[in-house]
Amino acid sequence: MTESKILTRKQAVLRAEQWHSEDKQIVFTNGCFDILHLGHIDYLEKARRFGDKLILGLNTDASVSCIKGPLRPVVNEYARARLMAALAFVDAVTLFDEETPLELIQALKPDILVKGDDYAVADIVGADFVIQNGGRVQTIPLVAGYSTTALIKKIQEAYR
Ligand SMILES: Nc1ncnc2c1ncn2[C@@H]1O[C@H](COP(=O)(O)OP(=O)(O)OP(=O)(O)O)[C@@H](O)[C@H]1O
Ligand SMILES: O=P(O)(O)O[C@@H]1O[C@H]([C@H](O)CO)[C@@H](O)[C@H](O)[C@@H]1O
Repeated sequence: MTESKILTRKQAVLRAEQWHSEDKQIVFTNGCFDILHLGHIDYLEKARRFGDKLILGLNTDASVSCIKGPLRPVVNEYARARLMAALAFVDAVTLFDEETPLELIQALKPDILVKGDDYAVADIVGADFVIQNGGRVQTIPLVAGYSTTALIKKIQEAYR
């Protein structure tokens, strides 16, 4: 079952240590992934190719509400985690409740930190830590026309 990819923070840290002991390059990315769309899939599949294993940090519902407003997320954290874990190119999923994934990134010590290029490298949380730790930061071009917000607006208009 792909559900077994969903790890507690302690389990994710231990898994990362195990993969590093096997000389595997760990890619890390994070996000809310509320209403999964093509842009998410495209960027995650590309992110995985930067290394050997992809660990995904997923914002909890409380964290999403904090950064995207009280009406979000539309899809709860359990469903979002299951959807992300079902993706072949995602090797582990771990939820984080903080506003940012900084503590998680410091715990996992990934080799490559990835975000879509809607973020400038300088604005990516954890970038300084990963680079100082000998890793690198990559951004991936967005697939134009896809965002969760746009999807929500389209649905609202369709059912107004
Ligand atoms: N169209 C896209 N193409 C590629 N990557 C994307 C796209 N949209 C978002 N991402 C990336 O997916 C990750 C999760 O972003 P997020 O869940 O905020 O998606 P979103 O569609 O931008 O959501 P929202 O509209 O609620 O802000 C981020 O790293 C972001 O860079
Ligand atoms: O899904 P989003 O909004 O792209 O994900 C956010 O990314 C933030 C990013 O890492 C800032 O550089 C992060 O701080 C926030 O918690 C969301 O994961």
